[in-house]
Amino acid sequence: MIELEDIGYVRSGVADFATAVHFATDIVGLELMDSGEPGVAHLRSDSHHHSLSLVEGVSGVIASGFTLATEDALVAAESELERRGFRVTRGDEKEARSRRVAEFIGFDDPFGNRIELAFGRQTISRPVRLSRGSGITEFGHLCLDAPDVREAYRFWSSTFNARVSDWVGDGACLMRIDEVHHKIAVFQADEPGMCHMNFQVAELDDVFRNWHFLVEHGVEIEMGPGRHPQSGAIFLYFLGPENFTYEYSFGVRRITDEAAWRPRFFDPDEIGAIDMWLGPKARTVSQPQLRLSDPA
Ligand SMILES: O=C/C=C/C(C(=O)O)=C(/O)C(=O)O
Ligand SMILES: [Fe+2]
Repeated sequence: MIELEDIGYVRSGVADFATAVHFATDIVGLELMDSGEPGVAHLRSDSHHHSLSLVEGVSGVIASGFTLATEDALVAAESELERRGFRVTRGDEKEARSRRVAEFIGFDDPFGNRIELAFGRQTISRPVRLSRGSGITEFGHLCLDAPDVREAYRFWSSTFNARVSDWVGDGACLMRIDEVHHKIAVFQADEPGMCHMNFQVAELDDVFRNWHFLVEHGVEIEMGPGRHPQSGAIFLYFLGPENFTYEYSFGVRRITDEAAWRPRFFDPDEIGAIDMWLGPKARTVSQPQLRLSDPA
């Protein structure tokens, strides 16, 4: 069993670099760090150097990064994954530098999502300078796509310390690796990919201020503002360039009594199953409501 310490970063390829960076900064509000690498933009949201890297090139997610607590844990994880039949590669110095980690390994999960495990992630002491007042406080969770969500749960819970917090039918599994209700989610989709990347905001008002700001700037709102009955968080999903879905949310549940928590099963056909406020998509029946963007 590999002990994930935390979520670390998302690395995503973008064909139109300038547009994607403009959106991540001036619209989402992330801070642009000086990467020192042409064609790579590091976006900061919290005490770490960055949570999102945009890399000029082929459009689409490159990897989802998680941190391990020690170098020994990384070495052990490498052997453990190889023992389980995964082809593991070790990042070289330049690649580790670009991720602002000391060392990392990478492998494809059983569904084709590239996962990276790192240790020695860089912390920045000075406060974050958000590009606009979006109220972002931290990288909250990442959501991956997989064709079989139960199978994905078996993978995450048997390979890592991920525990299910709640299910939404066979369409979504929300998993925790610490007290936060979920830091990893898997949504059902035909292909692997990044369903969305979540940023927590400081207060409820930020969700609504951001909503008005996004609408004013012509950004496509995919769902929300609404409230998820699972984590209790008030959410807003919106679409960035190149089909990258961002989520702001506030008020995620913390599971402090680990022994007492029992995962709940929500029926996606039931009204309000993913939005207690019954916003537009919450009123459509059946699982497609879990698909945030319409298939191309
Ligand atoms: O489909 C349900 C989604 C639930 C939540 C939540 O409870 O906060 C998410 O954030 C999500 O994974 O988008
Ligand atoms: Fe989410």
